[in-house]
Amino acid sequence: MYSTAFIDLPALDAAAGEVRLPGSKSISNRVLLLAALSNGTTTVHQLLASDDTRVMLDALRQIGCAVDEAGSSVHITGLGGRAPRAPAKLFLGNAGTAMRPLTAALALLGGEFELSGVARMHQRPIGDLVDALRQLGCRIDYLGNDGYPPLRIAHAACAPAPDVPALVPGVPPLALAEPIRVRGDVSSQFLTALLMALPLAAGRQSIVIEVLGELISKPYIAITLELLARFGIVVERQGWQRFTIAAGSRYQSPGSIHVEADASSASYFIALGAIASGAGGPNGAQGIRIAGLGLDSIQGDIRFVEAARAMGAVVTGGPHWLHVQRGAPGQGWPLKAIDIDCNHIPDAAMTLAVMALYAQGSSRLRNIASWRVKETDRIAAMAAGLRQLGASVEEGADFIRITPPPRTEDWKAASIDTHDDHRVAMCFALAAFNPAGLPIRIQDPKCVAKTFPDYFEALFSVAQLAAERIPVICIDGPTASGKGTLAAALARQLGYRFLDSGALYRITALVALRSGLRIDAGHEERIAALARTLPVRFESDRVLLGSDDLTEAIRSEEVGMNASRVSALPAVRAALVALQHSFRRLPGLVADGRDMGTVIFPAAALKVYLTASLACRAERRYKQLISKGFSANIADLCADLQERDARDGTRSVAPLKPAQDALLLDNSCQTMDQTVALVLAWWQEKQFGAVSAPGRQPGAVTAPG
Ligand SMILES: Nc1ncnc2c1ncn2[C@@H]1O[C@H](COP(=O)(O)OP(=O)(O)O)[C@@H](O)[C@H]1O
Ligand SMILES: Nc1ccn([C@H]2C[C@H](O)[C@@H](COP(=O)(O)OP(=O)(O)O)O2)c(=O)n1
Repeated sequence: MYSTAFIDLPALDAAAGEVRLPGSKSISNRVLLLAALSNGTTTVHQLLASDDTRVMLDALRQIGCAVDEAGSSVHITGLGGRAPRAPAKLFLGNAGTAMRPLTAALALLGGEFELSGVARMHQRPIGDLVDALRQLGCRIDYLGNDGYPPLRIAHAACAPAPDVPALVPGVPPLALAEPIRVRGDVSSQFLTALLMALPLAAGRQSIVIEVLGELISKPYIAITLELLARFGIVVERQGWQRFTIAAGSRYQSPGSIHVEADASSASYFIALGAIASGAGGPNGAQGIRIAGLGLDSIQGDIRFVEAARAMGAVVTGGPHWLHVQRGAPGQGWPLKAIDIDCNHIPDAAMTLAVMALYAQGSSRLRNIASWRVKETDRIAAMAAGLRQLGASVEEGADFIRITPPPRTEDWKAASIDTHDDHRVAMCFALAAFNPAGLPIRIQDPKCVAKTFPDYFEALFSVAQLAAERIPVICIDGPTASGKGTLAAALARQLGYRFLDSGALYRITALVALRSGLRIDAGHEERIAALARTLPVRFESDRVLLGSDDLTEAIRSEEVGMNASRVSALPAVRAALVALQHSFRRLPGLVADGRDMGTVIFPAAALKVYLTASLACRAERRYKQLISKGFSANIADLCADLQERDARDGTRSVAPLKPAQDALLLDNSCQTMDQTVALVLAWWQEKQFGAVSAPGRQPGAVTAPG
């Protein structure tokens, strides 16, 4: 997962291959609650690992369910008629699929509970559900604003199982004789919550729920009914207005249950297949194959396929897979504009808004009022991002109309504010396929953790971009100038890969000496042969050679000096080129060394030549060595640094020197934080052209100090 402040997606060319998606969020949290209310132990396979399921699992543990996590499976032993453990304070993050059904279930089960979430959760309505539960006799108090979490449930209870008649003393009996009325036009989660919880009270009598107003998001109710049936609860439905839970209902674990891949998450990859050409999947196949989800899915968002087809996507599928390909030129590509009622696919419909950028003409998404009360006001968030990209957008209370940028040159590089909304982040990543070749910045990319923590990794695994177009930042300079520290910090902040090319020369020198080879021209070929086959890996902050951890061993000054000698051998340098190039992968690379900008990545977008005065560098190296437990003295270090700089700068192949187009940065008088901030500002300016870069001296390239 990318936990950086933002992720910059370079303009992407094409995509092909297979993706395996995380489990459905809607199915995961429903199954967890049903398992928790059931008799027996349920093994849930392919459970979505996300923020929303995490808060649900934590809550279930708190109320007394046994929860045992084993890889992507979870074993849950349900309450099965036992009273939940109370009192308890449950924090439910921003998970509506946990807040609403837990409120209903706990209100009926009895006990004292406080349910709260993040600030946005406290702005998401729950009043209609609470009203329905109060009608029944449940006691629920608001702890903040009326109609919104946080809330307290106190002492409400019903007979927890059909054969346990006693009510909790002091609690009024539930008023079950009359139909329970709930509004269906704000969020279908209210009805889902009642449908999942009321079987608790349907021991001796059937219970009728009546929906007031037009029920939105009916497919989600269909999932609820389907899963209730898997847990032994029969609900009779009359249209979408009246639901009857049979008397004698009792949750029974199905033993094990598989969670389908998430159909809403699939929408991004269906859209990807529709807009990005490309071959290179299994056996060179074209398009995107989605594993774990078929056309027969029980999830309502599978109907996104129909909308994607209407726009031009070529979608085929079987029981557990989908395949999506871009339509033929003039038929399915460019995409066709669409005018569609999205009530049946409220979440996946956001993806259509970004697909509309690639369509001919204006697309209108209608009946999407529920977007306004989701993780953020999604109509406003989508409109803002689309406008930033150059589209014309008209928005109303329950619709959005999108007209793509008229010409390629009307597209704009944009920094998208994701408003802590996973779907906003995932949708806008698809704008990276823009015809103008512009990068897209997605702010706060970790918000995708709500449903799809590895979304960007999945996107990069199928996205295609010629290696020479993957962004590289080169940091070259003399020893102890701070290159390594700067490059590692940049890579961390940008979420880029990191190449410490000096480490490759250091490892080669160490391995050569351990193999008894003297480092001189006479042994050049044998050392080069060693270098070509180094089984080197960089993992977190460790440098590994096979199973050997060389992180510390390669940092001594002696190894540094030998690395400098080994690096003067042309055959060794040639042997390490392919390995260095292999680090250039999405979303980008920061490379540090001596010849990154001059030889290895000569077309890199940003090259920095970092230097500092000799005295400064010697003092830094001295402190660094002492802190690592190596012995050192300043005078010897000065002499060694000079000798190393001289050798690195005068060797015949790839000598240390600033690239023609490098920006010189003497950081003698700067802290590392200042240096990092400055280079980040340069990078931002290169990509987005927007900010002023303080302290920059254009073209100021001088010899190293
Ligand atoms: N601007 C700076 N101010 C203070 N210390 C620095 C600065 N830049 C680097 N250092 C320190 O100098 C030492 C050498 O930095 P390093 O990144 O290893 O240099 P290089 O990779 O160029 O050899 C490290 O201990 C680092 O923390
Ligand atoms: N791209 C590179 C990187 C390092 N080298 C050589 C020259 C250096 O003296 C040694 C060690 O490099 P390293 O970057 O680890 O050294 P410093 O940390 O700057 O002291 O390797 C090189 O020739 N080309």
